[in-house]
Amino acid sequence: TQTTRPQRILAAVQKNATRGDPRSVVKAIDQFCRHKEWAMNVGDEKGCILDSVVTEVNPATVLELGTYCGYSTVRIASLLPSHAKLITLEFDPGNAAIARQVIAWAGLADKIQLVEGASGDWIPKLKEKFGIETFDLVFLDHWKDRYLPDTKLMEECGLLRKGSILLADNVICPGTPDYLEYIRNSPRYKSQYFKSHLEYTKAEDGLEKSVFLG
Ligand SMILES: O=C(NCCCOCn1ccc2cnccc21)c1cc(-c2ccc(F)cc2)cc(O)c1O
Ligand SMILES: [Mg+2]
Repeated sequence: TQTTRPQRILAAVQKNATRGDPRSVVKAIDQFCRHKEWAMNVGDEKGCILDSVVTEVNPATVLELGTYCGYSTVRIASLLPSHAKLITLEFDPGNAAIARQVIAWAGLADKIQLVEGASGDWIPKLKEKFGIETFDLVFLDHWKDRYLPDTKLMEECGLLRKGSILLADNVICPGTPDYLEYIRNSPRYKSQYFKSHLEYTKAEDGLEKSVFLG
């Protein structure tokens, strides 16, 4: 019977990466997706921009919307300080099951809480469920038409504080026009566009980094 692309990505990690070595997990996925099968990981080029933002923010609390196979989850978690916590939301149970194994292979399970379900349902519950006050960093990488409503929902739920950073993938391709329009024109955010390329391709894409001003 046919395997899924996430299952093939996990197999590539288990074959080519060293257990407990997050960088080798990231490298194995990038090699597979560049040379064997494209997949919608943030990838190595945008991944370097992600790394620099994570290092600069040095967050104690991170929310990732859109786990997929756990590539960016592992990339972020490998850079976090020892007591930091990353909560990652994944809608698709099949993807979540693969991501759990990728995260385990990287040896980062103790830093990461993977939650299965829809952002609209979970965002209002994160405070009570995980004892979170606010997020220092949010990485948006889920359904592109959910970036704006979920940003507004995070504001309403008091999950953002003065200085919280939102980092959004794919603001050009596939594109998040309503989110960009809102975040770039809102007096409550200061935004910066990092031009890059769609993972493993020459097409333009980029990350939008926005600071919540309170
Ligand atoms: O679609 C993309 N990502 C989203 C996945 C579903 O996310 C669903 N999902 C995950 C948590 C979660 C929580 N609540 C609701 C939905 C929730 C996505 C797509 C492309 C892409 C670019 C060009 C193409 F020709 C084809 C695809 C690239 C990317 O980097 C992406 O991130
Ligand atoms: Mg993406």
